[in-house]
Amino acid sequence: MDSDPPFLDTYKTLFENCIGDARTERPKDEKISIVEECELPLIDLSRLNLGVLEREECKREIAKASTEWGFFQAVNHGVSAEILERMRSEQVKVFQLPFNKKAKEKLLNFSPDSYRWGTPSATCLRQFSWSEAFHIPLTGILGLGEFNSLSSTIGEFATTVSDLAQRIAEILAENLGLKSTFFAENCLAGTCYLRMNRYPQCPISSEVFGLMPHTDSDFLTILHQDQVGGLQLVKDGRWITVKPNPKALIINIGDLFQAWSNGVYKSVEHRVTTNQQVERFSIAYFLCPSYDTLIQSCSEAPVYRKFSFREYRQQVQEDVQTTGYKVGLPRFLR
Ligand SMILES: C=C1C[C@]23C[C@@]1(O)CC[C@H]2[C@@]12CC[C@H](O)[C@@](C)(C(=O)O1)[C@H]2[C@@H]3C(=O)O
Ligand SMILES: O=C(O)CCC(=O)C(=O)O
Ligand SMILES: [Fe+2]
Repeated sequence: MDSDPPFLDTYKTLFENCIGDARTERPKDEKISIVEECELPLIDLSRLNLGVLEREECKREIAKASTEWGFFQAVNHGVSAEILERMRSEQVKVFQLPFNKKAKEKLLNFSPDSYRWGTPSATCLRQFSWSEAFHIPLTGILGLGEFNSLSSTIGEFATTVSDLAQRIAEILAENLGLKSTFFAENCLAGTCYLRMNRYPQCPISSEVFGLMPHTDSDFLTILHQDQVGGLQLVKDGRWITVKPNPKALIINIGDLFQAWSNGVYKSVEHRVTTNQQVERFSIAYFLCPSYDTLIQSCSEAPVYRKFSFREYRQQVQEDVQTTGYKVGLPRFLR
């Protein structure tokens, strides 16, 4: 029997044609099995509630990690272990539903295309992601109230994580001497979204990605992963593996912050590997503005031209559809 979702049947030709084929295999330097494990900068956010010296030191660390790594892990982040665990168990329950239910039925009032699996646009293995996901625009969820345990848990989770995202974004803006109310004004709860990811065991090859290399198209992302591991990111031109920390949330800079900060904060490429033995779960909160929001570099000599978030998303989607790859910010260089 094929797995759920049915990757092997649906993407049969892609796997047959690409695996072991020297012409389409990833170059040797991109082999995903030989990557060093690393601790991300670890930042204790409880210091934001202490005296001025501790608070300023913590803010400096956030700005430094966002500039040098584009990624950090935060502990004492204010999102309780209880809500993280409850969210995870709701997420596991949803993914356990039979494939037909996930693909055909409108769960809650997630929009019909909120369930995604595999990569329909992939023409070769490196464009493929062996994972399933629910993309959940928060507009649809936050008005539902106590609709059921999934929607109320998502609502509670999104509300606390959104507070954290706003605080981090404000700190990063202040560090650049910019207006920190920008995020409260433009990234309302309803324009942000959640992505619940499941990476099933992959029986075919460790060369298959769980999630293909990408940068996030938002201001910043807050990620809650489990203990399986598999997240990798580029640091100083090399791929490194992130060591999971059960107490930490991972925070990374997205393309919009890189553009807005005129390249000071880095939107770094990351990917997820597959695992033959165990499935992996993660959930990501994306801090996004409304589609009309203009993203303008904060400099007299802007690296990127001004663009709206709508224009950015459309361009990313168009590139993925036509070439299989996201081009992202380089399209908007001046
Ligand atoms: C096939 C793709 C969809 C995606 C861009 C990509 O080329 C690779 C990863 C995908 C992802 C994952 C994180 C975000 O949800 C997203 C918006 C992003 O920036 O990269 C999506 C992209 C998408 O759904 O368009
Ligand atoms: O699952 C992960 O660790 C990363 C997920 C991710 O990068 C994303 O959803 O954009
Ligand atoms: Fe991502």
